[in-house]
Amino acid sequence: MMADLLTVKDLTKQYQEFTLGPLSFNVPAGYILGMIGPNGAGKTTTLRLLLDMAAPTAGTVTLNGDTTPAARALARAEVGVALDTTGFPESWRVADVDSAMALFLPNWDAARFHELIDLFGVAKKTAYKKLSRGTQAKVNLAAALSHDAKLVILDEPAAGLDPIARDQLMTLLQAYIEDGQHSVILSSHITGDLARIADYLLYIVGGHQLFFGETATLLDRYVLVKGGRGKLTPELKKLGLGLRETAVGFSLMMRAEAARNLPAGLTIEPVDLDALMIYYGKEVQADAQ
Ligand SMILES: Nc1ncnc2c1ncn2[C@@H]1O[C@H](COP(=O)(O)OP(=O)(O)OP(=O)(O)O)[C@@H](O)[C@H]1O
Repeated sequence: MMADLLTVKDLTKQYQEFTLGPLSFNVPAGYILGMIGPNGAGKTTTLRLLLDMAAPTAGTVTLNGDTTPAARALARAEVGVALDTTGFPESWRVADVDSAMALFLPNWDAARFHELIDLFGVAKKTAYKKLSRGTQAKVNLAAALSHDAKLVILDEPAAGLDPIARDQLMTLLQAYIEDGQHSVILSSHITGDLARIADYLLYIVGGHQLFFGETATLLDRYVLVKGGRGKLTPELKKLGLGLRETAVGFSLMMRAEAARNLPAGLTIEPVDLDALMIYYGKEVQADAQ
């Protein structure tokens, strides 16, 4: 049986004006979990709960077999993290990051760190605060990926990266899990990246878990039916879960099986994650649960 590096069960966090969860999902060793959801959905809060940076109202987080926060704290040396709020002291240069991480992390791999710093083209003599936002993110990512962490947790790692660096990162993450011993959890609004590398998706909207499962399962569930204006009949509309109309035509999302016997003259296209999120009206939300 595939071992889970992380298991989350009925995890809930209640803030005064926001409730997250209950969330239940797991990450087996050797897989990438992508977290998607609109702004304010609860993605960062979920990652903070996983890292014991916030206390859950209810539910359990099991990291590498350890369920109590104290035991998880020990297991945390096995977790590589790059969050929005992580960073390094302003005056530090790459060499300072290297020596500090070497002090704290038993598996720190300085050679790997410098390799990634070079790959990302980070200026080594420049103080952290003087690096651009994207370059700071590259230093954070290089550090998170250089201590053989079993689980790497990244909050919107691609947000400040240019397309070349983003592509490099996605390739690195895929290589990172290849040995079947490591896993990655990342949140991102760049859905194309997630469709490319995430084996599993956790989809959260307004604190509610709408979907957890294989990426392909979610994408295969729906299609986009497109046609000219005159083709949009009331019967067709009834089958739809989300409709977009333009001056010349329409685009209607529906469950794949509902699109099997459509009238001629319509085109059926696969749905992508962006379309899924954009079209995700209340009906689809209910449908996905
Ligand atoms: N410490 C806190 N106290 C009260 N409310 C909080 C706290 N932290 C987060 N929240 C609330 O939790 C909700 C979810 O926020 P979160 O940052 O997790 O969303 P997100 O999915 O990461 O959004 P984005 O895509 O915009 O980064 C927000 O309504 C936020 O105001």
